[in-house]
Amino acid sequence: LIPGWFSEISPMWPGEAHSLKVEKILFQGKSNYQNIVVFQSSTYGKVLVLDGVIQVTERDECAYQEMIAHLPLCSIPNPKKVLVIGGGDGGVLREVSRHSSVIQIDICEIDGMVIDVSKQYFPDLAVGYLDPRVTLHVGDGVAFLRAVPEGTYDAIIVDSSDPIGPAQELFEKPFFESVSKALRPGGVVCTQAESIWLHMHIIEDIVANCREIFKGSVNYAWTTVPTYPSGVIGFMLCSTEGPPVDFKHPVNPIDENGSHTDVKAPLKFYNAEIHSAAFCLPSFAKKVIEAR
Ligand SMILES: NCCCN[C@H]1CC[C@H](N)CC1
Repeated sequence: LIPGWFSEISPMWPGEAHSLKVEKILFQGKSNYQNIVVFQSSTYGKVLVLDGVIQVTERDECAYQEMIAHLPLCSIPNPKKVLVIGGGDGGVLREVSRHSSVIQIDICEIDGMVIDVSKQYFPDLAVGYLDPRVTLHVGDGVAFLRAVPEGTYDAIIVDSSDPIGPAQELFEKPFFESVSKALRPGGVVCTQAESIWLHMHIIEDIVANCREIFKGSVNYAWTTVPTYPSGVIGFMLCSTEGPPVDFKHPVNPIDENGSHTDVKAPLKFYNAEIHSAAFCLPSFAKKVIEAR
């Protein structure tokens, strides 16, 4: 390993490792769930690392947070009640709060230390917690969803880490079933769905489970995030049986300056064109994901 560099080495992406030059380690700790590191990088701002895996960097977090929030919320006409599973850094909350139709934002994050670290080192993400519509639950998203009354939410966003570690259950069938029950008819879910370059087998299983459980529509979208493995990250966009949802053509567009509310920072990444483009797949992925 090169002194002064962080390399993201993991069995989830064998034989490759993205590296970032480290200026200074700002925090190192171990919660009840994972190792947590924050470092100042030379060119990507501050970086949050959980169990050796990059979660967010200040420079490119906009791509992931904006897409995972606006792909579902811009696809239904009037989202009111939104649940975020994971997302402890607060970035997704910041994006959800741009939607003025939303009246209730629940978040269930398992690791309180991630929340505290984000509030201390990533104020531009943790700003999401300041919205008065937000209710924070620190606990296991699987248990939280089991306790939710049926049909509670218009949208559920699963902003998870990878299936190795605390987030493992968030990629399994029972969890998707509990998500479906917690959504209203025609409600939508958007989950973090790994990389088409690295994880087609995981994606194939997720898509198969989603097709069994979500009787509305099942779609895969993807975007570019330079500091995620292979430089891309995907999302499952599914809807429950009920009013049809056409994910590829946003009915509830949000324009570049996030005109819905007074959120300070304007959108840096998401727009209506990139929303639709996100669902265009390379042939090797289309073959697996759209196989009927
Ligand atoms: N809000 C934090 C983002 C979590 N998503 C990441 C996607 C890529 C993974 N390798 C690590 C988690």
